[in-house]
Amino acid sequence: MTQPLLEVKDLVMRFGGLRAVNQVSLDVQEGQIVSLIGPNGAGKTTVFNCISGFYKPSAGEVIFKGKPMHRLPGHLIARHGMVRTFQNIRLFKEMTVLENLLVAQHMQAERNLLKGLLNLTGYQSKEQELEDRSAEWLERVNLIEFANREAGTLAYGQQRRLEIARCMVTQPTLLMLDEPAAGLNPQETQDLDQLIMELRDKYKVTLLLIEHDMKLVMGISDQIVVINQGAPLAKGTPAEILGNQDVIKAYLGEE
Ligand SMILES: Nc1ncnc2c1ncn2[C@@H]1O[C@H](COP(=O)(O)OP(=O)(O)OP(=O)(O)O)[C@@H](O)[C@H]1O
Repeated sequence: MTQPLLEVKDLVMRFGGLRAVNQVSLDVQEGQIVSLIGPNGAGKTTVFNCISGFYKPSAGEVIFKGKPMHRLPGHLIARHGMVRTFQNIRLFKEMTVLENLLVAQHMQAERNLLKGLLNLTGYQSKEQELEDRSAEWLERVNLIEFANREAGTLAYGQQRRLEIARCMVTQPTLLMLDEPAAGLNPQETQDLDQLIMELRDKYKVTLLLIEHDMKLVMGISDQIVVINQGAPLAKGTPAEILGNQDVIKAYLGEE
């Protein structure tokens, strides 16, 4: 098997006396959709926060494209091509929909800003490129007609789609989605299902998600990683996970 795109090795995260994450290891192969599941409070978001640099792990390693990430801050990890959404939507709510996409790309490309300013023609064509890419993604997530609306005035499901578009304009290799279906109605969840598969199949993005909607998870995941009380419980295909007695017990709250 080729080297995984993302390798998480023996990750530990302590908050005072609490080990929120305890020796979690997982691999994400390029081109796959991998879901991280587990009961409430299992430590899923904490794992995400450690991988994406929002927390500095107490121990363990995060290797992305063969390079260690676990000592880097989040914005530098994002520049390596690993971007994420949050459980609680974090858009710039007073900016327009389009501005949200432009700012995301500027933040990603900050290192080229000086070069851009010194070369006005190059800068203008670069800006055009960013606008074109924004429009392409607004079309894809059905938000083009709202391009000049303040992001905070969009309906909840639309804000969720905008968050994904905001990640995609930065052209990530790995997209991490924290509970993307939370708060969506059945039609929106079905559209999300299609979008996630298209991101993998058409845009060649690798995905790691946290999701509670089991129908969605079982339908789209290539691999599932289950954690319980901070510790790894099971890994496998949807069929393997569905038949795993330990997983069933954890979800039913049995000993
Ligand atoms: N910043 C923090 N400080 C202290 N404790 C924290 C912090 N973040 C998370 N925890 C604790 O770590 C444990 C795991 O929380 P986490 O949010 O990672 O779980 P989760 O699996 O994502 O839960 P949910 O599915 O409900 O979102 C919980 O006991 C939580 O209270």
